[in-house]
Amino acid sequence: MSFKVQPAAPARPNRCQLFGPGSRPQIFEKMAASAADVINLDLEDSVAPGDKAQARRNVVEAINDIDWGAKTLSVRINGLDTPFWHKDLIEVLENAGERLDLIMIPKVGNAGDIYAVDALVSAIEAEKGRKKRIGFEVIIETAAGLQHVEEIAAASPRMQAMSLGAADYAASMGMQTTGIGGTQSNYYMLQNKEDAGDGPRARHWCDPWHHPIVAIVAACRTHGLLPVDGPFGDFSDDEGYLAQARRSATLGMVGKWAIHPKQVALANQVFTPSEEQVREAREILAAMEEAEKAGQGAAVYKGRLVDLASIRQAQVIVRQAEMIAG
Ligand SMILES: CC(C)(COP(=O)(O)OP(=O)(O)OC[C@H]1O[C@@H](n2cnc3c(N)ncnc32)[C@H](O)[C@@H]1OP(=O)(O)O)[C@@H](O)C(=O)NCCC(=O)NCCSC(=O)C[C@H](O)C(=O)O
Ligand SMILES: [Mg+2]
Repeated sequence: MSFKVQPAAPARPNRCQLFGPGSRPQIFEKMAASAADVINLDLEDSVAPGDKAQARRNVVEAINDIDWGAKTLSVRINGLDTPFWHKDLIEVLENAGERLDLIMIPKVGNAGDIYAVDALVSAIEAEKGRKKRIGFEVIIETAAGLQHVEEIAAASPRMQAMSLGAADYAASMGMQTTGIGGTQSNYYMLQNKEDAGDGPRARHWCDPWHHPIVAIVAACRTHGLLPVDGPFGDFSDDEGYLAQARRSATLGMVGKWAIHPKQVALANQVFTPSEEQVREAREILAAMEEAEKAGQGAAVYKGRLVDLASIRQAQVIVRQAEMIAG
């Protein structure tokens, strides 16, 4: 372990973030009644330019009037390259009450973007005498965002979470795809001619999201933030969603977005440790406790080596389960 101890991420469940356009107030109550841990009221890309002003009013009303229970409540503002973002912040923070938890900043490119939003938010908070300090979550969805992911993670004490925005990321990187997340048909390795012999050559699909996911997880873990997988656009494909969510959970992400209510249960299923996982983690901790009593730093559990690193791995699962159980 380095001299700098890895800080803990915010201790709140973040298995699923359910999005809804700020211009569609008819669904807000349904979002509040959902099983999502985080609600994202959107002022950005799901809202047409002509609807931005009304969407802000809808969002303020929803924050003030709807019972959001124990959910984390977040508003996604427009990007800093638009003429909308400053009014999003001013109108929402001047008029919405203390129930709001987070502002989501899209398309961040560097730490300076966070600094600019922080400065405006701090000024409004001070002027309005807001008591609860607003937290930030950001979307890494541009080439610049990925290049500067670590400085972004470290940019402000307000930072709580980072998501991968697969659609804008693909556009910014010039990727040949129009799908939002998931397997990409043309991104495969082809079996060697010699190995295939006379038969058809097998295709092995690779994961085009692997690199940004790992970069986001590393930046988040270094600076005590929650790493989150973003949208999976084809909401008719539950299996595809589950496969993408399982890959990101395996790589250390804590949750995934839902762009349709049917995706909420899928995210919760993947990002809630199963009873079997928790039982095994507790058994590993018990096995290691016995080993330590016997003066040993390692033990055998179900025929495999477990050691001090296994304790830390098992603790991740047990803590996650305990935090979700409340
Ligand atoms: C995708 C949708 C437009 C689909 O809406 P709709 O056609 O109404 O779907 P259904 O008819 O299947 O709806 C069934 C019932 O569920 C309710 N509903 C729909 N959407 C939601 C929701 N988000 N939350 C809660 N409830 C919802 C309907 O009202 C129906 O209810 P009922 O009639 O009582 O049965 C729509 O789901 C939608 O707008 N989704 C969110 C889109 C969004 O926010 N997109 C932005 C995030 S993704 C992104 O920005 C990309 C990212 O930045 C990147 O770069 O990767
Ligand atoms: Mg986007």
